[in-house]
Amino acid sequence: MESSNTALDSVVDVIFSANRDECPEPIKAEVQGHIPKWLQGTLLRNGPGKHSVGDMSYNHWFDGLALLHSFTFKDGEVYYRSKFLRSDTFNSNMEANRIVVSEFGTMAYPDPCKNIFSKAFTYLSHVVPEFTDNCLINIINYGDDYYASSETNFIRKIDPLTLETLEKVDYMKYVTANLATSHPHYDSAGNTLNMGTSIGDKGKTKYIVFKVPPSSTDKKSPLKNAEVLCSIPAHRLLSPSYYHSFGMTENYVIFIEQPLKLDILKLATAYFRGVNWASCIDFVQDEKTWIHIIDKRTKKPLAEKFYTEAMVTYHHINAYEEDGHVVFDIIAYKDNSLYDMFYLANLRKDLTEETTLTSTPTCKRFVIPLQDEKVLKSVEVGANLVKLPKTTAKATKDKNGDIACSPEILCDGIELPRINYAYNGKKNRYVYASHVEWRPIPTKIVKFDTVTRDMLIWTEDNCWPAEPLFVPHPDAKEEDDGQRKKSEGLHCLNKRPL
Ligand SMILES: CC1=C(/C=C/C(C)=C/C=C/C(C)=C/C=C/C=C(C)/C=C/C=C(C)/C=C/C2=C(C)C[C@@H](O)CC2(C)C)C(C)(C)CCC1
Ligand SMILES: [Fe+2]
Repeated sequence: MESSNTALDSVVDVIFSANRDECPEPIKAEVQGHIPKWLQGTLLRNGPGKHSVGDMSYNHWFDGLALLHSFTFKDGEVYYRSKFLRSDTFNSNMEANRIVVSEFGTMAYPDPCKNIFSKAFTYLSHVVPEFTDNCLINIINYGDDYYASSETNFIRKIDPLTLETLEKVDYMKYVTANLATSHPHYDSAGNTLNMGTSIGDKGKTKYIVFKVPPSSTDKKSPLKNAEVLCSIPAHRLLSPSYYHSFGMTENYVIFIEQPLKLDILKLATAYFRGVNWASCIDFVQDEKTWIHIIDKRTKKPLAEKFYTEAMVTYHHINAYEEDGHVVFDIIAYKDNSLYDMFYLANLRKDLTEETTLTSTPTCKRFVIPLQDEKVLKSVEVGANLVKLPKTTAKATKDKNGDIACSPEILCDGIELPRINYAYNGKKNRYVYASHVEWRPIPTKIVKFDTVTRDMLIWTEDNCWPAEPLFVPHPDAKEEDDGQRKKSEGLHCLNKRPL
């Protein structure tokens, strides 16, 4: 089996560690098969494209320097271009010909010869290099602007046509967020809603939900009009949860405060201890996962305390309201082995089932009863409050009056979930996702039917498909209508999150 292992090694190298070249001028792609004529517009994507600078390499795949890609669909043809994000991080690294700015999995030192005492001194005298603006995770819209994003307080405005890098924006100027997600939501009124964490501001650590209205005519940054909708104190002041996305229905925001914790004391000393930020995150197995349901109308979380067992989740799929319940679907794990799998040293190891994921993802549905507080008081301990007929998800009152939620398992082994975004916040049926195997090489994409539980799988030899993205037909009547060849209409792919 040597030949197939060698083939796998080179796939790992191509997908995860080879440095890319940018392709700044559009090139016409060779199309095999057929692209519907109605599919018109530009798809923007982001991700790591450079894993070493000079003689230095990043430790982790999620650290690589951001490479922006665009695919322009026009009359059945596709034009591709790509450009590295000219972040301050990119420019400083290039100038020094080595990695001088820290990323989540790689702590960098401008002067590598320093010993622990001078590192400590540098740290104490506040000349720690600025946090990274290597925004490699996603492209998000605030108003009419496009921003490359990561999870720090910096985002980078970009020109969606040329992929040029524009101004650096600091969330902290507008809202108190040291960290913010790269998976905001967009509502039907054109607002962008996002969540962030404010660490230690006025002695408090809290999560905030903020709303950025559509662009006004005054040419100011759309973030100038950002409004904090709600703030939720962290369960523990010194260890707020890490989260990568959240859910939203018409009236509620769903925030999962999971026991995957940022240890602030460890973070504060990481630089001079010579360890990366990632080592300051711990999965606390014996802590609960708290589910916060924030009412957008009252701008307050519901008073009841909802919880479930310890878990790790990155991606919410969708959420909706149904007959007095909030229903939400997520991808969950039993531990944080996903992050470890993507260390480049692990990716380069012989891939065996033992060295990769110890917990595979499960697609879970939670159902939260929206109970009147007085009614809840009169309910018996142990009674299931979920009244929806077709679900096995439960929510039971415990002896403290809190509500223990147990999910329904929808399926196993999918990640990077997407839906028809026109159904975001509404009851949906289909999920498009990457099929997860025990090794990090993606080989299949799926369309999952949450009603019949059928999985339609697409795979082809020598193809390693990325996150699938659903684009509805312009005249779509059905949720999964992305195929008809009827009329042609201008369809901008970028009005929705990528
Ligand atoms: C922490 C901290 C700081 C730093 C924060 C920083 C730099 C944060 C950076 C965060 C980043 C880059 C987050 C990236 C997240 C990426 C995620 C969740 C990727 C998920 C990928 C998945 C689920 C892939 C799944 C798959 C698997 C498992 C198997 C395959 O077969 C198929 C595939 C690929 C789909 C500061 C601001 C400096 C100081 C304050 C505290
Ligand atoms: Fe994500």
